[in-house]
Amino acid sequence: MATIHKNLSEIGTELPSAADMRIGIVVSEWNEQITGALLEGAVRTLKNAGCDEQNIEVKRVPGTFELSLGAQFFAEYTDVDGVIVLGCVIQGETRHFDYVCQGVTQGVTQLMLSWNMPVAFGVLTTENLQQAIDRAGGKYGNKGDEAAAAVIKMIALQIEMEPEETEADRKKIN
Ligand SMILES: Nc1c(NC[C@H](O)[C@H](O)[C@H](O)CO)[nH]c(=O)[nH]c1=O
Ligand SMILES: CC(=O)[C@@H](O)COP(=O)(O)O
Repeated sequence: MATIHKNLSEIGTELPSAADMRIGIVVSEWNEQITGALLEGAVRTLKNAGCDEQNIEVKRVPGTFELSLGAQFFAEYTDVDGVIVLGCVIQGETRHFDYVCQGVTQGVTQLMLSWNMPVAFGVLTTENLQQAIDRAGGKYGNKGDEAAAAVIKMIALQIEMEPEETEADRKKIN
């Protein structure tokens, strides 16, 4: 269903508690007017779900194309439970838009599957600035809210489904 028929900020179901979750957020500096609004929405949703501000770590990258590597830095170098990537790609005169969108989509998908870690895709890919404004806190809600809700739900699902640590596993770690 197209976004124009729904509101991105209407999460629908009640979210699981994020009280014990550690979340990394990677934000693109390109179109900062938009990505800043997406960040506000994502942090608001995380906090409303009980996530402590000290468990939310925000890092910025030059553009949407770098979001995948920024998310991988979180996976490799930190102990976050999940990551939210936030970007805004707006169609220009050339096909660069296509390649940026393809790159981040493939990169984020490959990352979350290879690291077995929830990564929420909070990337707007629009024809013009107005469409981005409408989806970053405008008439269609905020994609940052949607992305935060998705990462919370996926972390909760992973906790529900992952096998209990065995004593042997614990001994291995220690
Ligand atoms: N045109 C947009 C870009 N372009 C920059 C790329 O994301 C990347 O940083 C550059 O190609 C260097 O590797 N980025 C956006 O986030 N949004 C755009 O509209
Ligand atoms: C998505 C982009 O990289 C794009 O905004 C750049 O604009 P252009 O295609 O006109 O160079």
